Amino acid sequence: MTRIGAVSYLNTKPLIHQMRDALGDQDSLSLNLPSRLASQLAAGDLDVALIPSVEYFRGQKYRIVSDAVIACTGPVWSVRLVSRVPIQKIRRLALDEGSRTSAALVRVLLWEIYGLKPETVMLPIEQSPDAADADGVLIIGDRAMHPEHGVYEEIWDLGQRWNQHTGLPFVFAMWVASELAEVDHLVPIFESCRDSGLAAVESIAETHAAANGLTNHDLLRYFTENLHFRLGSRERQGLERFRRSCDALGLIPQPATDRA
Ligand SMILES: C=C(O[C@@H]1C=C(C(=O)O)C=C[C@H]1O)C(=O)O
Repeated sequence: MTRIGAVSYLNTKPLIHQMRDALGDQDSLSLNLPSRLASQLAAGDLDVALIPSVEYFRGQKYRIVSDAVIACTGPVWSVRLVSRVPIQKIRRLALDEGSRTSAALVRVLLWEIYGLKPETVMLPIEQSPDAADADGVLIIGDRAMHPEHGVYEEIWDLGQRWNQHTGLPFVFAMWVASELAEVDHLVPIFESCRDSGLAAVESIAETHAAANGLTNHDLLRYFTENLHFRLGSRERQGLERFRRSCDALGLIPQPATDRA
């Protein structure tokens, strides 16, 4: 039995299009927040998962098993820093509980652009960003795709900021398997689901837009213009640049201790 975990946000719908039908009886697919998928893979509770890229850097004998990824080459829309003060004055930063990669990315950008290392606190998944006791709040996923209710001085789209800062794409998440997992049979499935998902983005957008308070047009634009689902050489360069920045700031998670 192979246990597969994928991100529960809209951004993943084109990657897991008709995946349950493509899987054999021995494989299971569960959906969760990116941060929880990372913990489950590290703990051995999943065999392969779409995990935050910063978690891949922990070097736990992980391997990337597909070129199907969640990336962007400019504005991503769903990863935003909202700030009640001018961003260079942020002293206290709340980080979305669902995130690992963007939580590192926002710290990298604040450091490399403004020399800032704010104190950080967690924004629980059930707490509204407006209620956070912080100057700035990182929000990701579906809840970051709606206009803010609070009064904010400045808002950053982190995909756009990364691209302006480095000239490179940014890779948020990829299919990563743990060392001993037998996942060869899944490799063509990850690719073919992504390819058929991209061929069907219009109907995927129609299926999910209204239930998420979005127009078909906006969700289609998110899938086709904001997000980018293929790991190529530029994306690998972006990953490597991100790894170096995270390393310099001590943001790479430690390998999980070996279990008996
Ligand atoms: C673009 C996004 O990419 C994601 C962001 C992640 C993170 O910050 O750890 C992980 C997986 C992706 O879902 C998003 O969630 O909006």
